[in-house]
Amino acid sequence: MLQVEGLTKQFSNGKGIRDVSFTVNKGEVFGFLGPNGAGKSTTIRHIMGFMRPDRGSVTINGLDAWKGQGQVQRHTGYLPGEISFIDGMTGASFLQFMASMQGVKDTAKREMLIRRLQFDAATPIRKMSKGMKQKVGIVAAFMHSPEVIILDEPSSGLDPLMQKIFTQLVLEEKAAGTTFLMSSHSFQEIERTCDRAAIIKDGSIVAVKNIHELQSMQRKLFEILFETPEDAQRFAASGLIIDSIAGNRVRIAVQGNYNPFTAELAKYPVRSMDIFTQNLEDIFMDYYDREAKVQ
Ligand SMILES: Nc1ncnc2c1ncn2[C@@H]1O[C@H](COP(=O)(O)OP(=O)(O)OP(=O)(O)O)[C@@H](O)[C@H]1O
Repeated sequence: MLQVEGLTKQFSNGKGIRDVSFTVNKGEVFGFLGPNGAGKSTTIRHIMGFMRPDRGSVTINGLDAWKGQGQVQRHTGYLPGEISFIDGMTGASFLQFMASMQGVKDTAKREMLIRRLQFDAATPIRKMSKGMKQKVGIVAAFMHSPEVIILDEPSSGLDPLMQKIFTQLVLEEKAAGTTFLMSSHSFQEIERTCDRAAIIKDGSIVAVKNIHELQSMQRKLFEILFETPEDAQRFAASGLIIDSIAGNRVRIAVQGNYNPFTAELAKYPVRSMDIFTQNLEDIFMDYYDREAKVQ
């Protein structure tokens, strides 16, 4: 549905993106993660056909994003990182203006979105908080039921309840077959909505990961309190890979196959046990820290 191939753009200051490639399948929610200044917005602006690449291309539904600009934009919902509104408009008049550009007459979906996001659309935009403006932008991106929705940091400025409602909206649209690309700094948001995510750093993609696979690969850390330090010592000497041992307390990390661990543990009386799950944030932070290289 969305294909980014070898996308390269160098700004006059030497910054930009290099050889960015990924594909987003129909009905998929694809996350785009990376530190500040990594190149997320630059990639998204190319996808929307606002910028001409030095090299490479973006195709949406077979149409070249740059050459087919107008057409692509009509069939795509877009929430920019920073929305610029026309002076003097209310939320409602801005949305009406956007709807006429989108050629949509039916207002039912727009009204449903305003109701779900709980804001007063009659408020003048200049009097709106950051979060309210963000809601107006989300309604504009979703209300014409486009096939593809591109969101640049959609939940920035939204409070936790609104983030939750926004996540539900994304999942409902996904179930209806909409394709999403969304940049985010929120791991939780990525984890709740995305199928795959790309991590970009210093203008290059360093990894594309399947979120469902990552979730099944998550490491669990068990902290076991044995009855005696001798039992702890014996358990630690059994050949399992032990994280740490102190007195009668042993920490062990287990990933994938739990059987050797449970079989060994069954030999000892256990006083108590705590389990910690490595979360996706820990996994992704690893990529943020690493030197840029393709995984
Ligand atoms: N028009 C421009 N001219 C010159 N440099 C630019 C331009 N647009 C972006 N850059 C630079 O390109 C790099 C990538 O910026 P971009 O906005 O794409 O990052 P980002 O990943 O979206 O960051 P953030 O998470 O902070 O929003 C940055 O170093 C930025 O300063």
